[in-house]
Amino acid sequence: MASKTANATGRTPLMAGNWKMNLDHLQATHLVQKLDWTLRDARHDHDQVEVVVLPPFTDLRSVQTLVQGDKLRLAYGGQDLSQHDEGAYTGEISGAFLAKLGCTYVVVGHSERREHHQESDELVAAKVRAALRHGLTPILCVGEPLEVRQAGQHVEHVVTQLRAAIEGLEGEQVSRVVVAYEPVWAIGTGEVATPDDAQEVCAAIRRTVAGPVGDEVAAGLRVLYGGSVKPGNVAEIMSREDVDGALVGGAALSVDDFAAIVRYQHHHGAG
Ligand SMILES: O=C[C@H](O)COP(=O)(O)O
Repeated sequence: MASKTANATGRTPLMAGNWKMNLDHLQATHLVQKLDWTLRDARHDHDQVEVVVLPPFTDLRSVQTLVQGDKLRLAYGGQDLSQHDEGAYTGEISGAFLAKLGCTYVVVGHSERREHHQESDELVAAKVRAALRHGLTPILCVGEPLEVRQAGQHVEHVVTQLRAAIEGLEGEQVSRVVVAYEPVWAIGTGEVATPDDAQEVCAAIRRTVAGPVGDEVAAGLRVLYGGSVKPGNVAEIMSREDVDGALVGGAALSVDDFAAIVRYQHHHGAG
């Protein structure tokens, strides 16, 4: 029988499905119900692997109703938030509103927002602080574009993004952050980083955090890998020491694929 945490490090693995701009609230209701049934059928142990869905904002109320009403063991959250708490910011969503809807997570600094919405390191840092202010766990995304990887500068690039995002935070605040390493060239491309590539950068992320806030916080930090994670490659990626979970895009839109990713240990008989 496996222990409470499936990971020898004591960090509970986390599988987060980022739906991006897919599924309206009716489709969201259907997916969440089916995901719950599938995981129940498979007797998934939620203490061993935490499951999170990250739907579009307009789905969150429906997801909340299902999760809270039927006591589903799924956490949920937003894909972005404003750096501001309230006011004249048309189109923005406050972390306070997300918290009020029962969200526990929020994605911050996804590469699609950095690229299409010109989110700078400064803005990302402000959003991390906004999430923490409202008791949300930011899933802070970092990752290099292809040309940076080809130039061999990927670790430096990621470390710079990470330092900018957590600069000035107390250890207690950093302990409430999840970091997701998502190489931009591996997102939605089917081009997955090798498990060793993922391990190299996830270990560098942990070392970087240890600098300002100490080894204990760094040892407890959950670091996810994201970029073309599928049922067939997740177990090997998860076998690496510093990888504590996955931020899943495309495969999170299929209940069967996402459930298989959540239950990655079972495919290798280790659960
Ligand atoms: O947030 C999720 C990532 O961008 C990964 O997306 P993907 O699994 O479709 O490659």
